[in-house]
Amino acid sequence: MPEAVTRDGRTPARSQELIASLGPLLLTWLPRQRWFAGKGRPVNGFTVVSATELLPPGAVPRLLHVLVRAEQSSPTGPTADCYQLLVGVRRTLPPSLAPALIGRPERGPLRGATVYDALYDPRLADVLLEALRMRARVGELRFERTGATEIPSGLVPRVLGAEQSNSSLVYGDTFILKLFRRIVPGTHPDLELPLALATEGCRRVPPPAAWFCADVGARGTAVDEGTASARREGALVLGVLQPFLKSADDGWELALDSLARGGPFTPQAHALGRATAEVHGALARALPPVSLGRAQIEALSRSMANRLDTTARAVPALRPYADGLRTAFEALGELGTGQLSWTAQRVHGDLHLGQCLRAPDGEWSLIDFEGEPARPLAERRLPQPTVRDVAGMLRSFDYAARQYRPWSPDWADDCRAAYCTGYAEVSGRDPRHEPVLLRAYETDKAVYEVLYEARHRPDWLPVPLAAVARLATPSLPRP
Ligand SMILES: Nc1ncnc2c1ncn2[C@@H]1O[C@H](COP(=O)(O)OP(=O)(O)O)[C@@H](O)[C@H]1O
Ligand SMILES: O=P(O)(O)O[C@H]1O[C@H](CO)[C@@H](O[C@H]2O[C@H](CO)[C@@H](O)[C@H](O)[C@H]2O)[C@H](O)[C@H]1O
Repeated sequence: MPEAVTRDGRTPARSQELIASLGPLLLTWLPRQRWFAGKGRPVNGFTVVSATELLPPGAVPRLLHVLVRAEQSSPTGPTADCYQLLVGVRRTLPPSLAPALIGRPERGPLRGATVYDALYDPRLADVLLEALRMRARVGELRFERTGATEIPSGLVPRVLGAEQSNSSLVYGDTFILKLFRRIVPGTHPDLELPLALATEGCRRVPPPAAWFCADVGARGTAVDEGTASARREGALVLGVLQPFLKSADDGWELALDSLARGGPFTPQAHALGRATAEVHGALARALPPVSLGRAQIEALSRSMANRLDTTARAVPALRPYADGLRTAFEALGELGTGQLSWTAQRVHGDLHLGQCLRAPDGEWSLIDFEGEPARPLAERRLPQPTVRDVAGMLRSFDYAARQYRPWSPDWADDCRAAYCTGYAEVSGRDPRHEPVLLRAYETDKAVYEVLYEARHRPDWLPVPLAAVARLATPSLPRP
């Protein structure tokens, strides 16, 4: 098989040739992936941002690390999102790897080979763990680890079966490696915040043990604005390894279980409120809060209203509610003309029950500090009122309650109250005492969810739409 790229990653011209092999296959494979962010719009073409051979020449199978830019059209103009792929290359695939098949290139340097998603190949998944352990440098890829956690070799890898925005590998039920799929330049909050919390001694968030990055700008092959700003801001963060909480249950499953059994969830919701407040406290100590003035609150209200307008254009089912929903953002803007300042700090940014893991001793941990994946990274890293995370959790109780018939709003109401009480006990601030801010954030979250579900899980669209219908008419019982 001819080499597509050299191991030191110094042959960008040849890496572009990869597209002759991979491009036609990715056109159909990529849009089918759960983590593909550009759903519903055709892919016009691909460009390689970076390609690195992770194993020495002659290794079988081969392992290619590829950052590929998918060019698409949108109503507002062309877009180009960068995705991380780990591509295994063999002559034929064993049956156990059949589900990982990407395809058989008919042209270019990989013609005649079989290419597949390497995460499913334990031999290749092991290469990543070894690279992290050894702090390897391969071409533009830089693998780092803290000295704080020992990482043994030979841990058996498996792909996590969860519905995810990214992909995760679990090693020996000891570590979990989250591989970001859509790659954005800049400091990545899912590494930044857990590292800051670990330094602060916060035990509610699994501390990063290792991570890896691409220094894509280093060899001067900036191919787009993304790569150019990576050069300004540093590396592209590609993956983070952290301890795997193997005995923990995720909050979403626990909530559904409580609903199915008719059992209470308020003690858990109360503990979750306390845990959220503890994490907020630690974040505020690690990354000092700022004051938001009147102009910033008005800008926040405008950005929420803009997101509503964009979403209503994309999802017709939202349009009948748009005027009613806008009143929540107008009330926030008017609030800006009264009070002089609000406190804002770094927050989780996409908090919901699925991001909360409960250990057998009842203690909650929070994971996934990436923020809402669809938002620009700079926006996700802005300090915000903590009510934003609270609103995310309140929406999540509503989501859970709506999984069962008959709909049990009381279950969600009780959880909301218990969660807010727990939060207030630790933080000294009851989110219910900021109803305008809370309503604006809940409304904003429901609008986000409408777009998220329309793009990723159309069958779920009625869940946020039901909330939207009530949030648009505040005189109705709360969503
Ligand atoms: N440290 C961990 N321990 C145990 N399970 C985890 C851990 N981190 C993530 N998970 C599991 O992996 C799933 C996906 O992780 P998450 O960080 O939310 O990825 P994504 O952003 O791709 O959705 C979680 O819902 C959880 O079930
Ligand atoms: O966990 P992710 O970072 O991938 O977050 C995205 O996917 C979530 C769904 O998996 C989505 O959350 C929505 O659905 C949940 C139930 O599946 C519910 O608990 C949440 O409240 C609701 O927002 C999340 O919005 C999205 O960013």
